[in-house]
Amino acid sequence: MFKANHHDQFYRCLLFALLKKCCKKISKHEITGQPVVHLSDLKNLTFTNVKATNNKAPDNLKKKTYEIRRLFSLAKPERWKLSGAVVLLIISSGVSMAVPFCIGKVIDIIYSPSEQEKMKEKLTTFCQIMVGVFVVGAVANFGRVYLMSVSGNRIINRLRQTLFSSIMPTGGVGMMMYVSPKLTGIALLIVPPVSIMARYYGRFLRAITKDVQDSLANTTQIAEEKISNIRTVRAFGHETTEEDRYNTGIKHVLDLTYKEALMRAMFFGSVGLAGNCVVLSVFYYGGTMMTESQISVGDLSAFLLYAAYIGVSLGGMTSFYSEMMKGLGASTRLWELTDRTSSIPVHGGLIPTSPVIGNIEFNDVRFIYPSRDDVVIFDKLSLLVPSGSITAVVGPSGSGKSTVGSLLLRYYDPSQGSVTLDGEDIKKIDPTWLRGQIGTVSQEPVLFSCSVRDNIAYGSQDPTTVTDEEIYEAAKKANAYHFINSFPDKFNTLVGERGQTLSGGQRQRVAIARAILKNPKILILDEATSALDAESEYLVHEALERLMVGRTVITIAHRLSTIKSADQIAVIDHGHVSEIGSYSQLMDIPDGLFRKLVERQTITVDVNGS
Ligand SMILES: Nc1ncnc2c1ncn2[C@@H]1O[C@H](COP(=O)(O)OP(=O)(O)OP(=O)(O)O)[C@@H](O)[C@H]1O
Repeated sequence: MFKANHHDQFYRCLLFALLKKCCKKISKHEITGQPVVHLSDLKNLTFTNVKATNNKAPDNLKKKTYEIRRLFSLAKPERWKLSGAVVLLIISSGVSMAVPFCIGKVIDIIYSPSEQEKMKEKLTTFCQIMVGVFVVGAVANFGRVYLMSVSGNRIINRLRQTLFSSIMPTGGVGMMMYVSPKLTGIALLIVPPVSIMARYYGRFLRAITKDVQDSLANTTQIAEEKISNIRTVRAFGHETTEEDRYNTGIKHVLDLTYKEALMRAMFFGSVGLAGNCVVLSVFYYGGTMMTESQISVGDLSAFLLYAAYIGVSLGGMTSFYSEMMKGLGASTRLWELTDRTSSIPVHGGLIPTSPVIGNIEFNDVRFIYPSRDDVVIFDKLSLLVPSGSITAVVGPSGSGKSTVGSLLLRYYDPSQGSVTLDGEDIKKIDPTWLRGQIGTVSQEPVLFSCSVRDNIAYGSQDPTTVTDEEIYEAAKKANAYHFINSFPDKFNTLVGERGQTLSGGQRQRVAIARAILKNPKILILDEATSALDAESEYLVHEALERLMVGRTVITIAHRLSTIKSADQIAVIDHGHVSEIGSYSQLMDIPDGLFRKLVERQTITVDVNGS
């Protein structure tokens, strides 16, 4: 009697320990499942002239399978290590699967009515065999863990968990069937309700993860934009409004995560409840079967241990499933963005071997911005910019002056017609090479948050090879040398974000020094002096005069008085060049647009200047 009680107690403790371990494992999985991808930065990118690649996912039906395959394809480089690990995993899982069976057998041997001496002998032989089996299992386990660890990426890690979690239930159910098909039938009652719940929960999780990513991206965008333009926000006194907008965004994200937490709790709670009901049913029917001698105490013990094993694995699987759904939700958005490729490649195409002459021609160009396809910017725009000349592009605001520069730099391609450089369509030319031949100085030049020296050196193909002498030379030509040297840190002065610690005129001259160092054959000056005071304008103008020598220049001008010396002036209106000629030629056209623009500007200057 004492012996029987002792064994019962041992068995109960063992079972309890196993179930406790199973519960711990499940909750550990639950708390670690956080979204892995943060898309806020990507969302902030604007894509111009982009199109989806051929790498398209098939429509709806196959889309999910496609995405799962794609997620797993990330593990492809590790496939050999992974295959080895799977083989070892099968061996070690097989050994693990044998454990409950052996415990069942040991219990049956202990409970068998044979003599004490015979039982001892049987137990010894059995345990000797099992030690051998366990050693094999331990070696396989060692190899598996090692191979999985050296593969070390997150997907592999998850894959390992899935494999482990799916081999155990499959083997476990097989063994349960072997021990008692009837009890197995009862245990498997859990499968249909859990599958249905998992299906809906998975769908919900996927959708909400995508929403969370999108909301986070929007909120980050608000924060980034407003913080980097804090002066404007201050000037308009909108600090509180912006703070409220950000808080609303963050609250929305929080609400979504609460919603997710609620669904997660409901799902895991329901699965847990279903699992417990099944365990209770198995206990009840198992006990009844035992009293009717349909099953031995050892077999019932083994059966319950298998059920506990499966519980642990299913816990891992559910957690993996929810992580995978979250991963799919996040990656769908990520892939949407990464699958987009620019129709204008970064590299590729002709690299002319002969030196650039600098003849530019716009031939019957038709252009519409991809993001605003109902507005035709250019229609049959033709313009010849001869090598070494200065061409001023003028026209009413919004007529497309800056767009001329964008087309030449190939930020966009015309929908019809062509832009040629020395007779070659720029579509055929390597874009990086092409941009290497063009220097730009704009009204609001962008400087980077580094030293003045580094900003100037940025003009060179390889900034690391630029010498101090070259930097000083460029700064002198750009009328920047003196003001830079007046700073305590001279050329090492940090210019702050977007060069905000420099004045407009200083920024402009640093940008000119950068363009001088680039030494391009073609120059685009986009309203380069329009925002400056008279003193700065004079210095910048002088620097630009030096910069323009020997280059083909397209200057986009606001102040028409500054372009008197241009070789030709092209007036853009209603999508094409409406007038072209020298300053005096255009002023001689009685009802000409240029003349009207000049007169209007003169009156404005007079009124403002008086
Ligand atoms: N990235 C863009 N996407 C959509 N539309 C754009 C884009 N850039 C400019 N536009 C539109 O194209 C038209 C021409 O713009 P562009 O900047 O070339 O004119 P502009 O003559 O230089 O104007 P301004 O003299 O006022 O600087 C404008 O109506 C403008 O709103």
